[in-house]
Amino acid sequence: MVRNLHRRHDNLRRKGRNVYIPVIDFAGYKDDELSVKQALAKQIHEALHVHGFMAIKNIGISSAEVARIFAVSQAFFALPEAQKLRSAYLGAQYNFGFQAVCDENLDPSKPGDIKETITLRFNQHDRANRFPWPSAEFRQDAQYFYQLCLNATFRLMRVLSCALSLPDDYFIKVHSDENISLRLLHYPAVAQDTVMDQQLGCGAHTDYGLVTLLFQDNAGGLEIQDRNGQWHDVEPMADTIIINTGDLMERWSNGIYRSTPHRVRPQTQAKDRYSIAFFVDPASETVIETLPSCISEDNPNRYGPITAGEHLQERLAATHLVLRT
Ligand SMILES: O=C(O)CCC(=O)C(=O)O
Ligand SMILES: [Fe+2]
Repeated sequence: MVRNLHRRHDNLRRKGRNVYIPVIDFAGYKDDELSVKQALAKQIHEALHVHGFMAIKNIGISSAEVARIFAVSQAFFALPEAQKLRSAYLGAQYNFGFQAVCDENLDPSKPGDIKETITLRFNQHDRANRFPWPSAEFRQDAQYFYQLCLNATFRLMRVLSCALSLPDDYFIKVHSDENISLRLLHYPAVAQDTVMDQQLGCGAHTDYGLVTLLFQDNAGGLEIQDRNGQWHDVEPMADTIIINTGDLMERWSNGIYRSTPHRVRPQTQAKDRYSIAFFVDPASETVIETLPSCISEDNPNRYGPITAGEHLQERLAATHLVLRT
């Protein structure tokens, strides 16, 4: 397995691709195959410790399904601004809706991000018909993809439980649909001379929850920061999902898994960029306490308990400049 990975790495390097993060293949995964889960757990543990990022293959979402949601995303962002604003962002409390270019600062110390997004959720507020969906068809397509992401996430959670010596369903139990969100992103092409000093497509930030699944098209621009402060490209790779650790996973794991800063360059090469993020955030009342398997003499407990709700609200409120309530 390790030799195959290295060979793959070499092949990709020869083609000039910068495969900075490990590629991990879920092809043999089954919920009740302990030996496969253990082998995956080893690779994931290493990847999340060293990089906080990895690229996953064959976790149960086909390239046709990914292509379909990208087509839905492109069609939505191509609509006139006034029509997109009928689904305008509802504020951090609901965390649903459309945000125009520069509405969000993922790095609050920098100018607004050159991206537009629509954040989608399927929790109790949605069921009460509070959310201004662009259309019933859009909602159906989004919900289908959301469910695929959730199924993939549950597989990953079982492997994470294995890596951290926890009961198989430990993470599954604390993730209801309350705070999980699907987000479509569009980074429009811009002329270099319109980009403000230090302005990015998406400012440097860490994600907030357990993990994020990220699907990117082939435009490029995503960068991650290593422990020495150096930035590295994460170039697009067909048929893989990028998965990264969020802040709450870093706390749970006592810093063993890194919540790694990442950012996206502005699209100054005359090509738009589309990406899709699936944020896996625990239910609000979940108390995040350092896991006993992550505390040792060398790594004493670094974090006090916090509820997921407190952390998520604080981070969301800090980064969403314009709340169109
Ligand atoms: O679009 C991307 O590639 C990254 C987006 C991201 O990091 C985020 O929305 O949290
Ligand atoms: Fe992010």
